[in-house]
Amino acid sequence: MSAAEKLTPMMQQYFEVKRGLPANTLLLFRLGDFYEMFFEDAEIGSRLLGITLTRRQDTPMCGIPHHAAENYVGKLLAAGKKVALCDQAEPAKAGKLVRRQVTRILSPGTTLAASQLDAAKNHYLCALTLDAAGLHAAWLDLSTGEFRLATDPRPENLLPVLTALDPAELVLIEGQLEKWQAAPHEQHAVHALHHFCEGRLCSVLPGYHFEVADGARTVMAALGVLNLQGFGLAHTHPALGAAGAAVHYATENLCAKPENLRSLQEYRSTRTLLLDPATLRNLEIFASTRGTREASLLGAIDRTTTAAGSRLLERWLAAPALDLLEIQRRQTAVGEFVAQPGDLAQVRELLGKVRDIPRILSRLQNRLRNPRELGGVRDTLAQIPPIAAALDLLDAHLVGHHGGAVSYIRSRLTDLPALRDLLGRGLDDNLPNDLQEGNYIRPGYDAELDRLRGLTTDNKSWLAELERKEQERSGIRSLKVRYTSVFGYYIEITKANLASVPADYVRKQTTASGERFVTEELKLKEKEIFSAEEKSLARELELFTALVAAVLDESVALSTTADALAELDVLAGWAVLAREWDYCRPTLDEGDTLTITDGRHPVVEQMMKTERLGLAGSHTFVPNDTGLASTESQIQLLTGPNMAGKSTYIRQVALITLMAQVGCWVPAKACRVGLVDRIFSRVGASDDLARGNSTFMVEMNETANILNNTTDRSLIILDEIGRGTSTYDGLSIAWAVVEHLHRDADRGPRTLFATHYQELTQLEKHLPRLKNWSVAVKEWNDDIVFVRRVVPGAADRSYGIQVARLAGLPLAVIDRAKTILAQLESDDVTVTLPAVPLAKPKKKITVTPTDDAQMDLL
Ligand SMILES: Nc1ncnc2c1ncn2[C@@H]1O[C@H](COP(=O)(O)OP(=O)(O)OP(=O)(O)O)[C@@H](O)[C@H]1O
Repeated sequence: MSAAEKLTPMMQQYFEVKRGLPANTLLLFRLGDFYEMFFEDAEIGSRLLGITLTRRQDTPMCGIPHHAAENYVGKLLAAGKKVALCDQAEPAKAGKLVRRQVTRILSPGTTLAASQLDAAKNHYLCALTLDAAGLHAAWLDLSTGEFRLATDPRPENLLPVLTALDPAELVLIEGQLEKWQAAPHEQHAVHALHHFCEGRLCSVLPGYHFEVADGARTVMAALGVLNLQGFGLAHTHPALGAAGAAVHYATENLCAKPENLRSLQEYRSTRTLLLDPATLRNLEIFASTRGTREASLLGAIDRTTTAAGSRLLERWLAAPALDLLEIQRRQTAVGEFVAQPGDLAQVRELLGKVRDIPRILSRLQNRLRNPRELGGVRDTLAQIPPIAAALDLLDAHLVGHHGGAVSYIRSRLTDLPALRDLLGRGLDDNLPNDLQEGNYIRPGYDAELDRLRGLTTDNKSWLAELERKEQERSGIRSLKVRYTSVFGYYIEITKANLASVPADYVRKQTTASGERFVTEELKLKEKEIFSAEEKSLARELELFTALVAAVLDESVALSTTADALAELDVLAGWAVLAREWDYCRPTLDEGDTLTITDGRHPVVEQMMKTERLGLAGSHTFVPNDTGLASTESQIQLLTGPNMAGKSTYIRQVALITLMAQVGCWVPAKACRVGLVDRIFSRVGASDDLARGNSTFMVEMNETANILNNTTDRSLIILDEIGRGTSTYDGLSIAWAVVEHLHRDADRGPRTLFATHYQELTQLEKHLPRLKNWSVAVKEWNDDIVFVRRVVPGAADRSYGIQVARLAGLPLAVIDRAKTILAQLESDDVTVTLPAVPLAKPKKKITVTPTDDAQMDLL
C-alpha cells in the first residue's frame, strides 16, 4: 500500500489481520451481517463463488451473508483454498472501531462442519518428513479425533497406506516438495513420494516445527498426558516431529488447541496387509477406474447404514490387519448375524437411527455447537437399550453354536441413562441448526426460561392488540405494526392514508409505498421485548452449555460406544451381503496356500446381475477354482483368448484374498487363505504422460516395485507384462520376470500371471512350481464361444482374430489378417501383397450366447 496514511482505521485493522495469516489464505472479514473479502481475495472469491465483485473507493470487494457462510466456505474449501474467518470480538458501538480477531482458519484438512465433510469418508490431515532414517508421517482426523503416526526406513512400505487414507491436506517442511521433485531419477522412493504429494493440497511450515523433541512436547500437551508410555511410544520416536507439526497446524487453524485428541497410535506396516498405490488403483478398491465408488470393491461390500460404519470400513480396507485372532473375531461376528436373520434385521433397523456420534463429539469439543447435533446424541442414546437388547436376544438364540463375538461388541456399548434422561427432558423435539434461533430447550425444563418466554408471548399479543387499537383510533384499516432487524418495531402507513396519521406519531422512515412511524408507547415496549428476548436467549444458551458439558463429561464412554456401533454396522452389513450373495466364511491360517472353490468376482458378479453386462450374452457369473501354494503350485501361468476372462479371474483371486483378510466373508463355496503380507498387481496399461512417463515406463516401474519388495508371503497378480514394447523385448522381460519369481529353490510368492505370450507356457517344463492354466473357449465352425472356465493346461492358440471380428472389425481386414497369420505361422515371414481386390466375406457373423447346457449338447 503506497500511501499508508490514507488507510481508514478499519483497513489498517484489515491489513494487520491479513499479515498474520499463512500465505494463500482468503480472509473473510466480518462487517455487520456480512463477511467481506477485499482486493485480490475478493477477485478470487467472487470468481470461485460466482458472486458480484464491487468497488468502493477503488477497493475491489465482495461479501457473503454471515448466516450462509458455511455453504460458501465449503465451496472455497472444495476449490482447494484456505479461508480465515475474522469476527467481531465485541458488540458494535456507533462511531467506534470494533475489535476483530481471527476465530478460525478453515482448510480442507482441518474443517469440521458437517456440510464440508463427506459423512462416509475419513478426513485426514497428514504431516510428512523424509530424512536419512526414512519416511515419517502423522495423520489426524480432527472430525473424529483419530491420531496416528508411523515411521519406516523404506518409504515404499508407508506410502501404500497413506495413499489408501487419501488425506485431504498435507503438511510439509517449506521447500521440501521442490527438493523431492528435483531428486535424481533413480531415487524412485523419493519420486513416488513426490507423486503422492502432487495434486494434493500441501501446506508448509518452517522446519523447526518438525523437531522431534518439540513435537513430543506439543503432542503430550494436546493429549493432556505427561509422557507417551501409555501409547507405547518413546519420546524419541522419529515421527513425533511430524505429529507435532500436525498438531501445531491444527491448533493454528482452530485458533485453539484441538480438544478431541485422546490417543496416539503407532501404525506399523508389518502388522498390516499392504496394498501399494498401483494395486489400489488397478484392483479398483476405493474407486473404479471411472472414479466412481459404485463399481469399486468398497462399493460392492459396503452395506453399512451409519456414516461412522462406512468410515470404519474404509479404514479396515486401507490397512487390513494381519492379526489372525482379530480377523477371526470379525468373521465369527458375521457368522452369528448370518445365523440369525431375524435378529440381524432388527439390529440393522435400530442402527439406521444412530447418528454420527464421533463427528458430533468432535464438533462439540472444538466449539462448533448446534442444538440439532446435540439432539443427535439424544437420539442415539435412545437406541442403545434396544440395540443391546436385540444383541442379547441374538446371543440367546445362538446357544449351542459357539458364539460370543457379537456379545463381545455388545459389552462395549455403554448405556448412559442419566444423560439420556437429561437430554430427553432438556431438548425440544424439533431443533434448529443455529443457536441464535432459540426455542431448542423444552418448555417445562427450566422455570426461569419459561418465565422469560412467557413475557415474550405476552408481548406478542400486546403488539396485536396495539395494531387493533391504533387502527381504530386512526381509522386506517391498513395500518400495520411491523418489525425488521434494522429498524425494530414500527407502525406502517400507506401513502394514501398519510393524511389521517395521528399527531403523536413520530416519523422514522419513508419507503416507496408509505411511511414508518413510532410512538412513545411502542418504543418503550420495544425495549421491554428486546430485553425479554435477549434474556430468554441468554438463559437458553446457558442451559444448552450445561447440556453440552454433561455430554462432554461422558465423551469417553460415548466414543467407545460409537466405535462399537460402527463395528456392529460393518459386520451386520457383511452378514447381509453374505446372505444376499451366498458368501462363505474363509479359513485363515499361517500356511502358504491359497485355495478357492467356486470363486467369483465380487464386483463383476453384482454388476452382471444389475446391469446385464457381458458381450457374450451371459448374465450369470461363472465361478472358478484356484489352488496356489508357495512351495508347490506357486505360479499359475494363465493363457487364453482375448475377452476370455483372464483379467477378471486373476483380479477376483486378489479381491477374495483381501476380503478374507479384512474379516469379510467371500464370494466362493470354500476358501482357505494362508495370510498374505502384501498384494501386488500389475494390471492393464495406465498412462502417466503428464509426468513424462510412457505407458511402458509405468509398467516397468510397477514391475520393478513388485520384484524389489515382494516376500514369500506376498500375492502377485500380473497381467500381460511386457505388452507395451516390441514382441521380443516384451516376451524376454516377461520370461525373465517369471524366472525371477521362481528363483528360490523351494518357495516363492504366490503368483497369477496372465499372458498372451504362448511361448511362456514352455516354462512349465523348466520351473517345477509353475503350472499352466487357461481360460477355455468353445469353437464352433469359425465362431468362438466364451465359457469362462479356468482349466489346467495351456491354451493352444489365442483367437485374437475371432475376437477382433466380434468387436466389429471390417470383414475385409479380418480375412486379410487370417491370410497373414497363416503365412506367419508357416514360418514364412514374407507376406505376399494381394494382386487383386479382396473378396467380399460371404458369411454373416453371429454372436452365440453362452449357454453351457446347450453347448454341452454339441
Ligand atoms: N467368470 C466369468 N463369468 C461371466 N463373465 C465373465 C467372467 N469372467 C469374465 N467375464 C466377462 O468377460 C469380459 C472379459 O473378461 P476379461 O477382461 O477378464 O478378459 P481377458 O481374458 O482378460 O481379455 P484380454 O486378454 O482381452 O484383456 C468381462 O468384461 C466380463 O464381463
